[in-house]
Amino acid sequence: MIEATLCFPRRTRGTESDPTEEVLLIEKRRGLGDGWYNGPGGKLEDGETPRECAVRETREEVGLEIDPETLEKAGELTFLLDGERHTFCHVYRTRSFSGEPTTTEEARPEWVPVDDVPYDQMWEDDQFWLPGVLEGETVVGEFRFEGGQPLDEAEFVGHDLEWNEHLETTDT
Ligand SMILES: Nc1[nH]c(=O)nc2c1ncn2[C@H]1C[C@H](O)[C@@H](COP(=O)(O)OP(=O)(O)OP(=O)(O)O)O1
Repeated sequence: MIEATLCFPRRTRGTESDPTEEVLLIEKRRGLGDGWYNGPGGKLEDGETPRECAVRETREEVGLEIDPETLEKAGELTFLLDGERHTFCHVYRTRSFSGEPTTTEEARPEWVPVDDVPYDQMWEDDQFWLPGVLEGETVVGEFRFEGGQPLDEAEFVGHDLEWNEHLETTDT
């Protein structure tokens, strides 16, 4: 089973009387979910904690620097492929980062209003869990895919969600 992370940097733009909440998404340029929007993130490397992975992947993919302690754990997602655990994904959000997002070989970053997230150009499961995560909730989810590898060509067939439950792992 693959252990992976997703990280959603957040910021507020606009004026005090008319603020716009934004999230930094990437258009992924290679690997799983190539061509789709997602948060920065990727697979854990040996010896790395999920939090360290989220920081490293965000730096590698879009050049933003994040202090690991400012990352807020927002979810734990299990993606099943044909009944087997394929990926366990730790989801984080933060409002604390430095640098300007930059396009790399892996990703093209884009600040997007949270009311305008392009769910039709994302993993099909995202529409079920990401809105709540962007509203500050915590999610534990299981998502079922069928049809064999790779996961991003399999069919999304069902899901179960629990909101604001205690998260399973110690890396919170
Ligand atoms: N169903 C799904 N919904 C979702 O929103 N994100 C998913 C997902 N299944 C996998 N992901 C994310 C989790 C993780 O951030 C990423 C894993 O993609 P990759 O295997 O391409 O990993 P990497 O970006 O580490 O790739 P490399 O650096 O090329 O090894 O995809």
